[in-house]
Amino acid sequence: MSEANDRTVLRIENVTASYGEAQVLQGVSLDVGAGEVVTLVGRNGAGKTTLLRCLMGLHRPASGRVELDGRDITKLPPHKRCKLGLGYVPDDRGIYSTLTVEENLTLPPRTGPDAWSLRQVYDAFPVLAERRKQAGTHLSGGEQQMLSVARVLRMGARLLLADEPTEGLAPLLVRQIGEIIRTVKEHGVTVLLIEQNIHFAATVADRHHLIAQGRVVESLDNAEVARREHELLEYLGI
Ligand SMILES: Nc1ncnc2c1ncn2[C@@H]1O[C@H](COP(=O)(O)OP(=O)(O)OP(=O)(O)O)[C@@H](O)[C@H]1O
Repeated sequence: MSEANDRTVLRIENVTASYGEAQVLQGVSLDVGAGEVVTLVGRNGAGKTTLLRCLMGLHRPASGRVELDGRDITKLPPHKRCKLGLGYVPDDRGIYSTLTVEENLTLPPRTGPDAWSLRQVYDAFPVLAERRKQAGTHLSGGEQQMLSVARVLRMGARLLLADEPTEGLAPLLVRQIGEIIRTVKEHGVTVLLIEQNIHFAATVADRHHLIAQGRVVESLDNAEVARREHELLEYLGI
């Protein structure tokens, strides 16, 4: 059970996963509570993306169990997970370059009872309203990330799985991502994100799981991250 929250939304129990002969997840277990922002931190190749892909149904675990609101979703295909409120923001953001912002937002079907209206999206992210007629690729990196997040909220996500949204972004844009995550949290959405920038992670998240060689090796709160920042940065090779 999550210590920080009395309602567990996502429960991951002993998940293992392989690519061919290579086992990359060695039995990951963790919980995420309703409305929490939780990060997965770890070196390149630790298995973070594979874990998110297992949660979204894009990679099948070899063993273990994934529960959403107490329901076993381990074997459900991705579209059924979408319907139950999972939303995946991949590291390439998945924006359609030839479509406008509004077309990017409205192309995917709205799947769940929590799907946001366009009005809600534009109220939460006014920049997207201003840019709604522009092609997705004319947006800055931070705005593209915003569009990618907004699109899954419009589809009905209430648990966002985000693969390193700050990767490759300049400090100003990283701050914008922080605003996006805070906005999402204020709307009651739960977030599990991969984040290498431990300093940034401590400003947006409630808890952090350090992943190494396919396992959760430590779980930290913000105070502990602040206290051990230098050691963690060195460990992550940043
Ligand atoms: N499609 C694939 N086929 C074979 N091996 C893969 C595949 N995808 C990832 N791997 C390997 O699995 C391991 C875990 O990769 P994963 O992408 O999950 O790690 P990560 O922690 O997200 O790191 P990164 O930030 O570099 O993506 C790595 O050794 C990687 O090379």
